[in-house]
Amino acid sequence: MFLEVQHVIKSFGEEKVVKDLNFSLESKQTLSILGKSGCGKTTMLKTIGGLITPDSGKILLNGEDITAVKPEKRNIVYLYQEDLLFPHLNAFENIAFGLRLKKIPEGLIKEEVNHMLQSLELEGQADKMPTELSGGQRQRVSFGRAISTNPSLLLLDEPFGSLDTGTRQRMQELFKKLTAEYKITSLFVTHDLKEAVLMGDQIGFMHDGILKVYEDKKDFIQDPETGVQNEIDFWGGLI
Ligand SMILES: Nc1ncnc2c1ncn2[C@@H]1O[C@H](COP(=O)(O)OP(=O)(O)OP(=O)(O)O)[C@@H](O)[C@H]1O
Repeated sequence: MFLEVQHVIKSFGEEKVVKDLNFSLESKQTLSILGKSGCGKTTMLKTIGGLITPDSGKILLNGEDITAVKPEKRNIVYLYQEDLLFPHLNAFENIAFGLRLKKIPEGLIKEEVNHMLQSLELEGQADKMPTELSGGQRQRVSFGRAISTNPSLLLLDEPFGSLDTGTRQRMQELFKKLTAEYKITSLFVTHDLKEAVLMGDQIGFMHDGILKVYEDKKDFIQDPETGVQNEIDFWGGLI
């Protein structure tokens, strides 16, 4: 398995927020994670990304124990809804940033970033500063910046939450296309049931600090604990 999370526990004071987190994920797969507000999803992502230290447990990435590895050394990118672009850099330079840090030759950077801009349907926007881009365009630049450096694991925390329905759908399609093209392994936290089913190769449901990962989507839908069937029945009843 590419990612293995073993018995991870995290409390804040008296509050046990992540309780015995146990799951694994194969390379190039996306695990969607649903769950009510406050159930511990962000804490889980930040623990895997190294931004929060677990009280106990182990995280292995590609066979290596990364539990004590600093976040900047994990090659994991955490992307969230209001992710900020560098305000003083245009779209091109925001995407190029990570590649420049890696000291990649200029010609190759140009090639990579232009290809990325094209994949993200951002041709013609390269020279715009973040304030000159729409919310959806900014989100696409963030996404480009996140994957251009070829991270081992992408952690997405409700990434499309602030976008209107149409833009959100386009982003979902782009995400599917790009994760396949760039061979991305990701955890995708969302509040949107349809988005979770659409984006995930597997689905997890978090409840009160416990994550349950379903073998296939049908098992997830049929589990009365998730309340998904009720939601489907409700919407079905309206159509
Ligand atoms: N740094 C912190 N210090 C203390 N408590 C925290 C901290 N971070 C999170 N918590 C608490 O942990 C619980 C889980 O928070 P978390 O952000 O992981 O939930 P979530 O499932 O991502 O919620 P949402 O869907 O609303 O983003 C909450 O009760 C929150 O108040």
